[in-house]
Amino acid sequence: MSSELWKEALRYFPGGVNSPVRAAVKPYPFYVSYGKGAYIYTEDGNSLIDYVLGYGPLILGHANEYVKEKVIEQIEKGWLFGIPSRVEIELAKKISLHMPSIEKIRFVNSGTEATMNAIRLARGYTKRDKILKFNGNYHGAHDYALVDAGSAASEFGVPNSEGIPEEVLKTVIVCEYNDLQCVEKKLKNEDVAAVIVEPVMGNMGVIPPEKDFLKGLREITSTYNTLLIFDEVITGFRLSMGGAQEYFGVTADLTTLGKIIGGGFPIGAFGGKREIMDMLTPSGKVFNAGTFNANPISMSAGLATLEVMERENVIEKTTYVAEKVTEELERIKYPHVINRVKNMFQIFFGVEKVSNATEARRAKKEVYLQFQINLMKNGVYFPPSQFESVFTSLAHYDDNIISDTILAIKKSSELS
Ligand SMILES: Cc1ncc(COP(=O)(O)O)c(C=O)c1O
Ligand SMILES: N[C@H](C=O)CCC(=O)O
Repeated sequence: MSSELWKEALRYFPGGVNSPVRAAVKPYPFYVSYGKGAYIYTEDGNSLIDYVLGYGPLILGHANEYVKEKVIEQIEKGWLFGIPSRVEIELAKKISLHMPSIEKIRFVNSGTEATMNAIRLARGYTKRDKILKFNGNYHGAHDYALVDAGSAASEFGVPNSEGIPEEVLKTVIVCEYNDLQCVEKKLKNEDVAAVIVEPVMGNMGVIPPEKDFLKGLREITSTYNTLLIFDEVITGFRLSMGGAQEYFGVTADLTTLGKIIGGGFPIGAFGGKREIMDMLTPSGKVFNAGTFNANPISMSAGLATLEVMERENVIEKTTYVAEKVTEELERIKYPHVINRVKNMFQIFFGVEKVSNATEARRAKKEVYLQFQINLMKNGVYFPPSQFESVFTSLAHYDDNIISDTILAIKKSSELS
């Protein structure tokens, strides 16, 4: 039973969990037994249509057969060598085919490592110390990212984490998302190595960039010889095969990836212009290394996922599901706004517009939570936090799953 597992977990893990957002499920986290397709099955014998999908990586749904086959094939051959293997080249080729701005890439093991290393590389390349990020953007759990951070850092009231040296904090400048004037002013007055941005914010709920925000960032950063880093850990291979860069027609100097490119296994990557990437060890003097970098299991799962995506028009199918679900959400009587970009979306109650983190924080979180709990009772799992994104997968592209979701929304919409 989940209740018993939770009691035990509280004894062994801080706050009972190993990543804070998991503790946001009320009254206590349910424990998953297994997942298949669009569904997760709990230790309590319940099934839920899953719109969290491991917080984004599972764009094909749970335990996709083709990915499973490829992972098992790799397991038969061995799972860690500390020696290069063919599959890392195949995945790199596939990524740079779809994302031509990635001329060279380094595989790491999480989105956190990807952004941490991309920032270090930008500093090494420009010989400048400062970086600029946006309020509510989440770039993982390292020191330079945990300033006005979204996701669980906002959910649990620690957008600025304790434990980060003052000297580090002085190097991180924050602007409000969609505020180009702030960026222009800061870049004019300070030597900034890089601007790092989530091209669509997926860690304060979903917040799209305003028209020309990303193009404006490109122009301003070029003017001041500052690197532009697109953190595409969520948007890469989600908004389009070429990520947000293809979708919005803006090219970054460096891109960070994670989630989908590992097909549900641990992964991160950063890549970009050859001239910048060649500053990394061993060809250059900016250090990065990792025992598990480019591990063949994550490489195989990622490659298999991208192959299915190429074959099956996954982005359009997942977008169709998101359209159908948000059409029903629009009918909810309680005042709300829905932000959706392709196959990622979120609903905010009690506000008229959400275009930055400050506006997202004004939404009625308690109403969202009530709705999320109602949905769980009716067989649908939305993120347990207002500050996460709802995702759809290929496995949701099914009339019965869509109509069951719509019915669950209808039954869950009595909100006070
Ligand atoms: C945009 C973005 N960047 C970075 C990260 C960090 O990735 P990871 O959790 O794999 O460290 C996340 C999610 O956690 C993310 O959504
Ligand atoms: N918002 C985070 C990543 O995108 C959620 C994952 C986590 O913090 O466990």
